[in-house]
Amino acid sequence: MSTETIYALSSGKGRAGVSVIRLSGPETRAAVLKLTGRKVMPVSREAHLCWFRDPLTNVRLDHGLLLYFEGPKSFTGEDVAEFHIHGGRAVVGGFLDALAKVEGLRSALPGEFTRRAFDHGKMDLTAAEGLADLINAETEAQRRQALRLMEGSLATLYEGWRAEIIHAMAYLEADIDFADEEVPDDVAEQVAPIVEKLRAKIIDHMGDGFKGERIRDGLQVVILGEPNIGKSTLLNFLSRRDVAIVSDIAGTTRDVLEVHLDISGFPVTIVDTAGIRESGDVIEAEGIRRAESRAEKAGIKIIMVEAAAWPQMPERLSRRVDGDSIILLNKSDQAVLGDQIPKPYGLDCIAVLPVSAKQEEGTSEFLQLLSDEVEKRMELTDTPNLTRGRHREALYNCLEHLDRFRDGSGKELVLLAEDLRMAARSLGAITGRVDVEDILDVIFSEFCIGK
Ligand SMILES: Nc1nc2c(ncn2[C@@H]2O[C@H](COP(=O)(O)OP(=O)(O)OP(=O)(O)O)[C@@H](O)[C@H]2O)c(=O)[nH]1
Ligand SMILES: [K+]
Ligand SMILES: [Mg+2]
Repeated sequence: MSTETIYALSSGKGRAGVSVIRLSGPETRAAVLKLTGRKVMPVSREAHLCWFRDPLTNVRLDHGLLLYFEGPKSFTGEDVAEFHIHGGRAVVGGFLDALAKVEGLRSALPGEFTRRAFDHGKMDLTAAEGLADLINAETEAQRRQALRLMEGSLATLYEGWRAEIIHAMAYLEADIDFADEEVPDDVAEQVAPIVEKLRAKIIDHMGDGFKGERIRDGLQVVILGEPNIGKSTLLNFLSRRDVAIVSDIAGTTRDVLEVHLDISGFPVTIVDTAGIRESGDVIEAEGIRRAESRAEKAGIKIIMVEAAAWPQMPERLSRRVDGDSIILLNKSDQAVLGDQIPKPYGLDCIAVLPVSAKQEEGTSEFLQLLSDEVEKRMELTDTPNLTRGRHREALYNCLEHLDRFRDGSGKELVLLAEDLRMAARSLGAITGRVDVEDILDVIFSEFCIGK
């Protein structure tokens, strides 16, 4: 149990109708009595309208709502109080100053309330991560994924797998303890199918195409093309803003430009890049290098080429075309295209579409296609997605130990049991079931103060 009592503004900074200041820890009761001038604590989990006063000067701070949650039935598991006060800067500032004067209270660190909730078993680590994601969620898909994580969808999955390993371990350990003679091959035979099934499940789960991470971080859609083909014009069209400089000078864009968009509820980052060509200019060449490196990480590539030149395109672009590429034949207003757009032999791509980014022709078909493709890559399925590199790493570790178990037939039982124990530990690290002290600071520093 923490001995320190912490407080923080839990609602957003700045002027607001209502602001919420939160308090958690053993001194909560004393602080509530001091600030309200009450003799007895209010009933837990009931709203009370009252005056708040500075405990030293007795000057009135505000008239507002007090909510007291007696531990352990609270967010942190400790005694918690929430002060719902008027969200004026002077009110909030005065209130925080007053709390600072109460002995035994200090302001909270980022994520400290949630960390206490974790420490007191109120949530596992994946739920805490889900909560952080929920606070950062900007699109519907992010919100839905975060809520699922917060509800424990991943924790349930991983805890289930951990239980399976522990079950398998029990077989081995029973043999270690009670067998008259060692029969490692027999036991391994009994346990091997369990481990094998689990391995398959983990591999399948990890082969999700990074969907969860994509929903969290946004799908990268990179616009590539020769100089002056209209990449920045397209970026401005997509973002409905004048984000990038457009000019008829080839080599206008040199840096990588990013715009975050919500496409049908999914988070997407549209990336405009320098036009790709051989260039003797050092700065431009660096821009091109960055463009090509961004293309490697793209979830979807929009490759823009000259409609009038189609089906010819520069080799440096055609070799980047793959199943995640949409080829846009831009400046179609300046080209005569037949009804059938020829697709060069052997070119595997999502589609070839004629558009005019400047005249906004063909753009609604393009938007529809883009939104369909985004959805395909990010829609939520029934199985929960892993959302962080941290989860992936732990799952790799788990697999490694399961592999070691698998390759270890003939090994002593105790060693086999140890492989399984380590595999279970790796899963336990994801939910925080096993000691993970070293990673906690990293996880909780993702939060804002007051959460
Ligand atoms: N006719 C016509 N002109 C276009 C179209 N799209 C863009 N342009 C023009 O083409 C020129 C280059 O456009 P940009 O958007 O700057 O091209 P870019 O690909 O970003 O160029 P760099 O950044 O230099 O690589 C500008 O004069 C645009 O107005 C189009 O669909 N049709
Ligand atoms: K240009
Ligand atoms: Mg440009």
